[in-house]
Amino acid sequence: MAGRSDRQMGDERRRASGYDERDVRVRPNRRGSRPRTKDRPDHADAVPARVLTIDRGRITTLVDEGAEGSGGRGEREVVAMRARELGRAGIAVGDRVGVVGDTSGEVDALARIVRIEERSSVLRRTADDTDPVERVLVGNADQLLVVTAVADPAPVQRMVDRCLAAAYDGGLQPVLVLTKADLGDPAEALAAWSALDVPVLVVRRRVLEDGTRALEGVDAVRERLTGHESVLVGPSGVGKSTLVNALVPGAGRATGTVNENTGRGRHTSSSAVALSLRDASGRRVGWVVDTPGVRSFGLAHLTPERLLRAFSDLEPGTADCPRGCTHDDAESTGCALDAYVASGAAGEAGPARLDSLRRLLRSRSGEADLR
Ligand SMILES: Nc1nc2c(ncn2[C@@H]2O[C@H](COP(=O)(O)OP(=O)(O)OP(=O)(O)O)[C@@H](O)[C@H]2O)c(=O)[nH]1
Ligand SMILES: [Zn+2]
Repeated sequence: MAGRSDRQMGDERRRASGYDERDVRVRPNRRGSRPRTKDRPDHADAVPARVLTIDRGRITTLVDEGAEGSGGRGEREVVAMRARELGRAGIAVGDRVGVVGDTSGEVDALARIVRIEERSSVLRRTADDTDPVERVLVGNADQLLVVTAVADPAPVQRMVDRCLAAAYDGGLQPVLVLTKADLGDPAEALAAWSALDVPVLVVRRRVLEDGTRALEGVDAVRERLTGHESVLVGPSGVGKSTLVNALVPGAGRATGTVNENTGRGRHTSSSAVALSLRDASGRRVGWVVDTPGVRSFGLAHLTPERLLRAFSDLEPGTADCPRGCTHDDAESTGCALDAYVASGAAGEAGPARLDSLRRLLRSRSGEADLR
């Protein structure tokens, strides 16, 4: 059978490549001691891979990450389809998966994803509440960079808050990136979030004497991304692609004005894409997931308790709340946070913090804020 021989060929290549964590368990490079293929379930054969991008059914993965070599050995991109045995489980960019079949990475080679490893974090995208399938935008990221511009377009507070909520919900560290700081006062644009305990990075364009343009602040962004798997989100036109291209030379993210009606000029893929962040010597030092076309996040799973973890200054005030308090507002729920803040217990920033918490709580039911 074609599938079987593909798999055996994949095994050959994999053994030849020498390195595979999974092989270590099954005894590496000892052909004779391996159980025969027909006695093994598919997934015992599976090679670990990382999902880089998804284009309809075609899933591009990275196999043998970090391994050196060429021609079916070493790190390579392998296109795969989802295997039927995955059922309805969703595959997301950043997922660690197990692939079987032709993992050579050659043109026209096709592998199958038979397993999705448990995710360390989940950034959810909008889901219809009646849709039982979990919609995951990115798996396993540990940082969410929320990109917003000082001006052109002006910051949309609701959108930023919603992104922050998605980060807290998914277990990602949020970071605010303020772009186009050459167009206005960053402090003014940041006032709405000054009470939030969120790191802020500022990027601005400078026109040098010889007329060339340089993006200032990229080094600080790169530093923040080093050692992490980060996701960049932001509305259209804030300069996210410009930033990604500066961070990842050769990424070729389409920049410029986009016609909102035709979508012309927009990068064709509607999927997130995982890009390698490299240091000066070309060594991979992190992952950047760019997310074109993400308009909103599904925050239905975000509980008040979970969100409150990001508001440690307010949390003690909930001790006097009625049982099951949703903290939405004082009048309808009898929430104790208003009195707590009014007493000064949460400090000068208290009122702004409470306002922000309430906005985040309410944003759970909002939608399509990332325009
Ligand atoms: N003044 C100024 N303009 C910038 C800066 N960064 C990007 N731009 C410009 O802003 C416009 C939008 O930049 P993009 O990088 O395409 O923005 P984007 O967020 O990727 O938007 P989409 O491509 O629509 O998703 C372009 O014309 C850029 O040249 C900046 O720091 N300052
Ligand atoms: Zn309350």
